[in-house]
Amino acid sequence: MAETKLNESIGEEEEKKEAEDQSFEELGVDARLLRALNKKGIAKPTSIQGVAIPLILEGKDVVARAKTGSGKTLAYLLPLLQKLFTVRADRKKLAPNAFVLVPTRELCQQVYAEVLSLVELCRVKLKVVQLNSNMLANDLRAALAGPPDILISTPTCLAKCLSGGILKAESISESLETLVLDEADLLLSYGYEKDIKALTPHVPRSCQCLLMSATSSADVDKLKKLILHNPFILTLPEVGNNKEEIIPKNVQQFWISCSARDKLLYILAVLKLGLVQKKVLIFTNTIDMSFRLKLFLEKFGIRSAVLNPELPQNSRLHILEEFNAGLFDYLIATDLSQSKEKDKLSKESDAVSRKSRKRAKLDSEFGVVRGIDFKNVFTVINFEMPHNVEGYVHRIGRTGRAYNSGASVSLVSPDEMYTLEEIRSFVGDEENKGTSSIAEFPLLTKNAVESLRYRAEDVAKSVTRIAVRESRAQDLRNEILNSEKLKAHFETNPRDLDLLKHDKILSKNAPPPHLRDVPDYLLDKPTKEAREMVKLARDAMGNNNNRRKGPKRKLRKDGDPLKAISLASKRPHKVRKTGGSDGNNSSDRHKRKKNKDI
Ligand SMILES: Nc1ncnc2c1ncn2[C@@H]1O[C@H](COP(=O)(O)OP(=O)(O)OP(=O)(O)O)[C@@H](O)[C@H]1O
Repeated sequence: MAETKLNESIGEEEEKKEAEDQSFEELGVDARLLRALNKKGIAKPTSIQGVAIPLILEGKDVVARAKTGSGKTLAYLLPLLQKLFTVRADRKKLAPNAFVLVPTRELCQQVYAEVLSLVELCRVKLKVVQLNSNMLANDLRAALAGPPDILISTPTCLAKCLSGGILKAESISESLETLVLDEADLLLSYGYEKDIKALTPHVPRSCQCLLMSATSSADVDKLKKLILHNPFILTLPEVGNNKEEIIPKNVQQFWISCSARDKLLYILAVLKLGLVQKKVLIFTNTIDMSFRLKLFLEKFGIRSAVLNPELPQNSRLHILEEFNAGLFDYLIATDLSQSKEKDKLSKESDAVSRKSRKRAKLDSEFGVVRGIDFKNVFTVINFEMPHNVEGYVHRIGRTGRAYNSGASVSLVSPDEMYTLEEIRSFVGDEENKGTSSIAEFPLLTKNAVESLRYRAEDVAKSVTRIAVRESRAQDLRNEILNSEKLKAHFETNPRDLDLLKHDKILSKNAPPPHLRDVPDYLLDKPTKEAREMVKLARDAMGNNNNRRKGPKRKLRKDGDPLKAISLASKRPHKVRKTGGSDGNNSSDRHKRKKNKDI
């Protein structure tokens, strides 16, 4: 596969402005899609959309690498749909015309929901299906009957359809027009190589292949070589060598130093004193820790839901939908991506399910950190630090998405200092000479923390290992029951979000009323001021009551009190795009128009 990279040095600011100034219309997006975007409150393209959409519309193979939350999904979905809107007499329809392959079921659901909403808003007739590995052969067959126009699946499920004869290899070769590998850097690390290799011989040469990724890695290169023909490589610098830009620049990053034992106390102070904006996504490294935190917080009247791979898929999807719809403000997500617990649990649950078939199996296609678009999350809290820089980048990438702003707060124990240092040196703190891009959290005073210590330690003692184990089992039982109800319910009411609540109290005893509010005498003056400031900002952002806000709601960036205080460095925003193609392709309208290669 020939691939040429062109790298033209043009004024970066000028380039950025140009990409940002273009409208979707100027990019060549269809009028129906323009209306749909308008209804979704999406006004102008992000940088990656600005460069990718015209190329994809021209039928080019594209590898797009851009930071988390930069709008890669619409960058490929808009041209993909536009292509399918065009009625073609020679179009073969023996199998779906477009495949979108993603690494997790959560992402399947997310992309599926996005496509459905666009298709509905455009009022076009396109059949879209998503498949998952739990579906029985008959259900898979029924879903693929027709066949649909767009298929969204994990590679494993697609491979299963191929090997089971549910999808015929010849039909794919005849009909496949577009293949998208989303979150491409994850597909191989999730162990899908064999499944992808099973598909590639049947992908016709004429098929347009698109590869979307947040990071560049050897895996992405491997996939590129496996599937793409002479692709255009679009790289926004944040995923290239420029370390400073890898974190979305609209995320303010903070850290708090505390002992591992005091973490419950500190998170209580941050949340209960209202020092961060909602909604809040909290990451832990183990399922037990998630439940410990949930039980602890609920004693103080802070209700949260736990999202973990042990839960049935329907429940996980429902939790995500409810959180995205603003039905609760605190979500505790167990990020097992780098944890030894994942392997241990997989083995355990395999063994248990072989024996009794009672316990839910840990889902290997689960992933909360990568790709999931948690809507309107303002604050990400690392209750426990991820084990490496990549984990950090992807966790905090769950806020500050597209044109929104956000903040992250990491609770760092002495044992985790090494990781923090690694992250800081990666994001360029050293070069910033003191104006650290991960600043100490400025709103929490020692006095404020100490005023809560007695209560926090008392409650923490009551959250015993047995209580955690019981609540975890209880939650699982509830969710397995819920899951069946949800399955039936979703089939008839796909948009109804009110069936079940996931932030239910799990403690055996109701939370004591006196712990719900922090008495005024416990608060020192700076804390009162900080609290008031955050509250004012929340009001200004219209974020005080965010229940059931529609997609048009936008957070105002200037309302963030941490912005005023933070020392976070101003990193220059650069858009370096590297184009790879034959380079001599005179039909490249987009290139000509801008008098440069992309
Ligand atoms: N042009 C735009 N203007 C405003 N919001 C947008 C725009 N494009 C996409 N978004 C929104 O930005 C959010 C992030 O988009 P998306 O999930 O596609 O990011 P991503 O680049 O795929 O991130 P990740 O790498 O984490 O998967 C979504 O909620 C999406 O609706």
